[in-house]
Amino acid sequence: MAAIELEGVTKRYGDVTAVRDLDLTVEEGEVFGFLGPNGAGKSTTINMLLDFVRPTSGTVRVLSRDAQAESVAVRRRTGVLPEGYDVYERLTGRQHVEFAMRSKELDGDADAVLERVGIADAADRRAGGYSKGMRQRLVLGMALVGEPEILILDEPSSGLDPAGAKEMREIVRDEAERGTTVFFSSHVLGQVESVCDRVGIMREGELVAEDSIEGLREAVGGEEQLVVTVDAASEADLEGVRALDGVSSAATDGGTVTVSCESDAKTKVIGALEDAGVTVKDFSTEEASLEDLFLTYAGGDGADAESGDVTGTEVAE
Ligand SMILES: Nc1ncnc2c1ncn2[C@@H]1O[C@H](COP(=O)(O)OP(=O)(O)OP(=O)(O)O)[C@@H](O)[C@H]1O
Repeated sequence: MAAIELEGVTKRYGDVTAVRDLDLTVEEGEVFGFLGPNGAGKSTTINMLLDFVRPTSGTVRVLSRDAQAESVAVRRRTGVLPEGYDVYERLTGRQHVEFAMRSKELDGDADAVLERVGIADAADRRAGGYSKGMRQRLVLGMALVGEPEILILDEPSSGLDPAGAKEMREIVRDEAERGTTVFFSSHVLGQVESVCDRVGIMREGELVAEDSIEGLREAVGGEEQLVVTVDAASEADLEGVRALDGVSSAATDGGTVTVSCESDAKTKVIGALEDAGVTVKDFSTEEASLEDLFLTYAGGDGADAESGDVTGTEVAE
């Protein structure tokens, strides 16, 4: 059964289309990595699952319920770790979990929750004195209150050191093994790679790739990455390149054009750029890795600005 279903979902804020005609299904028990650079539409999508934001058009269903009409029932069965959520400095860890239990109108064992996220020893300490990693664990613990069927984590590893990010992934894995569906947003591929069954890559409000990690690897397998140094290339200059047989994607940051293509398409790519009036200064090829694929799909300025993070090397195991 599908845990999350979006059909033809668009969200506009005035002139900005944050999400455009999104179709996405996440099956029960799946760990789904929702990737994309800043501004790609990830948080807007998450907010629509929880009815914090209403779609301009399209339908959103969570656990077979309409996310708008049955939002209370959806939220009861969903645990959320919102992006950038911080703790109450003066409350202890246990008080935080008790607060989460009260707000879900549940009784339960707060210490057991703290045990599950590995901070039981700090239950009586004020959260103001917690490290960043402990705070993130605490917020995750609050999300786990009531044994949610779906766990929605918006950038759960942001600000964590490599060890903390690794522990976060282990907790996600443990939850998945209990049968929980996990929807995990990140702009760092390295963080989702080891935990996700499948990933979706958003770019400028659209889902530009959706596959298992193996599927993405296979998709890259037969292709090469062509990196072309140019005088100047705009998105419009890439139209001819994208139309070529054997080219799966192309991106530009102005001075460099990155193209994923079959090996024998390389000469045609250079030709198409020259036909568009672009001066080619140099080019090199490399076999595309999963990271390259992500960058190519996620493309644009956002990914370039984040490229240090996107490689995810800081969390490599
Ligand atoms: N309340 C709002 N009003 C106007 N524009 C908004 C609003 N919320 C989001 N946007 C715009 O919608 C687009 C998508 O934003 P969103 O926050 O969903 O992206 P994101 O992928 O979650 O990015 P990040 O990784 O930075 O959180 C952006 O252009 C953003 O500026």
